Amino acid sequence: MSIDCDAADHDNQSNLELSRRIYDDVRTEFHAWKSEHAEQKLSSLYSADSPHTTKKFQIADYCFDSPPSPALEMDSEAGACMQVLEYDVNGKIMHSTVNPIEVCNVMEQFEGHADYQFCSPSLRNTNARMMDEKYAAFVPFADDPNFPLEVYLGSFKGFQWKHDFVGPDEEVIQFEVVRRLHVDHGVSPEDIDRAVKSYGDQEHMCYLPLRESQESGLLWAVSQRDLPDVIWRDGLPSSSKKQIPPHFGWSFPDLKDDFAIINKAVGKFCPNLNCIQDNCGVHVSHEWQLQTPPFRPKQPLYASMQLRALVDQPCENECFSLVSEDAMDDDSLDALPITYHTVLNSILKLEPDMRPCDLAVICEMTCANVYRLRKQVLGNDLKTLRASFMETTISSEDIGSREGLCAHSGRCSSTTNCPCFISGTRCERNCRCDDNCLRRFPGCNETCGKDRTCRTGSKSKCKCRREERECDPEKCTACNARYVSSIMNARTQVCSEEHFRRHIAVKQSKYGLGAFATKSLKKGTLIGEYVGELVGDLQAEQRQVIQKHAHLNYCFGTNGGDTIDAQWLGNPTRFLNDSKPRKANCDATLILVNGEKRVAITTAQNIHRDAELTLSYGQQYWKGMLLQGKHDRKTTSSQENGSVESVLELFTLEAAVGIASEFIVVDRAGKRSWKALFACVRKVDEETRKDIKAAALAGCGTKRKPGADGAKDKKQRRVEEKVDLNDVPMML
Ligand SMILES: C[S@@+](CC[C@H](N)C(=O)[O-])C[C@H]1O[C@@H](n2cnc3c(N)ncnc32)[C@H](O)[C@@H]1O
Repeated sequence: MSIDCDAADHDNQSNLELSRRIYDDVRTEFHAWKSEHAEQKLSSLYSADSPHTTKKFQIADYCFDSPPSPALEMDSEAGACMQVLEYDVNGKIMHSTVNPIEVCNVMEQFEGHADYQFCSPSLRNTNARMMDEKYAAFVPFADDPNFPLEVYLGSFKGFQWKHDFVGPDEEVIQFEVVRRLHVDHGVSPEDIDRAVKSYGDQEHMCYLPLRESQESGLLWAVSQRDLPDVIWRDGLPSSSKKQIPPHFGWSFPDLKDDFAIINKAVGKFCPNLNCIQDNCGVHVSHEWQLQTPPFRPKQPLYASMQLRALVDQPCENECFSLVSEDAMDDDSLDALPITYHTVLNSILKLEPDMRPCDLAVICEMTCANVYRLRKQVLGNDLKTLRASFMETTISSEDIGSREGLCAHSGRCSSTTNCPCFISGTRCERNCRCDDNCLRRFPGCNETCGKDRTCRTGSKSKCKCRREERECDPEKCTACNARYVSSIMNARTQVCSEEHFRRHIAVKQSKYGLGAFATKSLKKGTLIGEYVGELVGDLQAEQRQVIQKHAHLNYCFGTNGGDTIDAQWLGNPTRFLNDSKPRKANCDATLILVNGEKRVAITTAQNIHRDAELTLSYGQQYWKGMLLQGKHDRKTTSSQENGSVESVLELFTLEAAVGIASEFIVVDRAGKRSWKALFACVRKVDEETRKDIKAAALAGCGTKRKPGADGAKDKKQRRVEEKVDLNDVPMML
């Protein structure tokens, strides 16, 4: 044992030495080639008789040490001509031409469009949790001193480009090192990884492993680039050398092990069994490859002969159930191609008790042959069958280790670490526990029956409604949810593009763009589902710093679950503005749809055609803006009294109406009176002052003097906050 270890160490040490030597050579050769190549290229480009002369500016931009691009300058006095300057390689102006241009004053002809953030249309939430949130990929608003950069960067560990960025030159060098190690010295992918990694650790440099995952690692990175055809010291270009094979570094499962192959493929599917989307972006998480529980071989319950009892109706004249056991001739199986044996073998591990008549259809064989093969593979007595099952069983640790998924073996309990049991929630349709698990939501068949009480809203007896769920088309069969989902309690599941077009028109509103009713809508009408990217807490915080600074914030909290951010991906419900100081005419409700939390937007009252559709964003939403005001006040004393003003300037005067009630809440903690708010907003016109006052009073509930019954207020506030945060989804 120790000898093996030493040998392995020794090999690793020598590979390490070898790779270091090759690395130094390759690096020197590459840099020599690069500078020579760059000089050659530049001198050929700028020689007077170069064929490239006429094109030099386009080409120069790609060269090392390129001169500035051709400059375009506007002659402000003449107003109607443009000067084009051309530079030589030393940055001197070579030519200057002035071209007349036609000026068209668009300002007079068009009204400006409201600020808009581009957004991809989507009918479903998608998952953005797997995006890296540990390292900052860029510095937003880098040129804006008012952006709270410290707050934003505070939540990251560092900058992405300082963490694991391997420059393109380093990739070329590493790739050539790997090629030489393998092609010239026969070192295996695993040994290369080990050696190069320890080399990297020693030199404190960043080395990519060969294949980190399907779409990362050195070999993936270089396959995404057009590598330069470097001419190495031996005079040979990279392209003429023996290359490493395309699958180099892949660790394929043992091709004879069906389960290893199946489970590798299964890892590519969505772990949610309800989901039939390709490349599902909703249910996968960071460790997506680990998320899908592997298939487990099923224990056979029937000996082959017992299968006969499962057949009610023979499938054909020569159905196995009609042929006597003695007449079953095993020799005829030898004539079958070997692939038939292999396919059936694999299927039998997954479904050992499937009726031979059904299996025959899948395998394109006669059911008598399926029966014979099953007997040959699994044997005929249950004891042998069970023994064969034991051999292929996957250990329970294997299955139980997948965090957050109910995919353990055994009952759902604390001893099996069942996540549903631990979080006190029901098992859902996509849990991998037993079909008869008592935690599973059974659907509303018992409560609804033929009365179809699922229709009748909040007073309904419907079990789904009572648990704030939509009916499950698979389980709620008594109410026919699958077929009449649009009018029953399954509406968000059938919300289409067409649905939005029929209800919402996006138009200019008082606060940027807004959503307007295209026709009169009755109370309780589903407007649509608020969809966006699902992000975790930290990511939501990071995104909101940017969005609040840009005065367009689309983050929706779902009561302890993921935040739905509709900034980059969403549907027209993202345009519903805050109603303050008036009452909102739409409601946002959290509803459980096949185990997922989704946000349904419905009308809270009858609404006229063309009326703006609004939501109550809740107290929390505007808090961030006040906080930003506070931040200003803390950092610049000259803005002492101007924090609210600056908030007003930043967020439009109308935003003050929104923040006024929140300001009062802050004020009640003993900081300022709402009259002070008016003092801060002296510049505001009379009408807006009235609006602010109305909002302030609405936020307080009554016109009591601040501090008069602070204890009660505090209590009341706690209750309000509780309602806000725990019972309804809220704009964040
Ligand atoms: C979810 S978006 C609503 C759509 C937004 N108006 C647009 O043009 O995309 C939320 C943003 O709208 C603006 N907004 C919504 N209601 C507002 C209100 N009552 N007062 C001021 N601004 C409001 C704020 O800029 C806020 O960040």
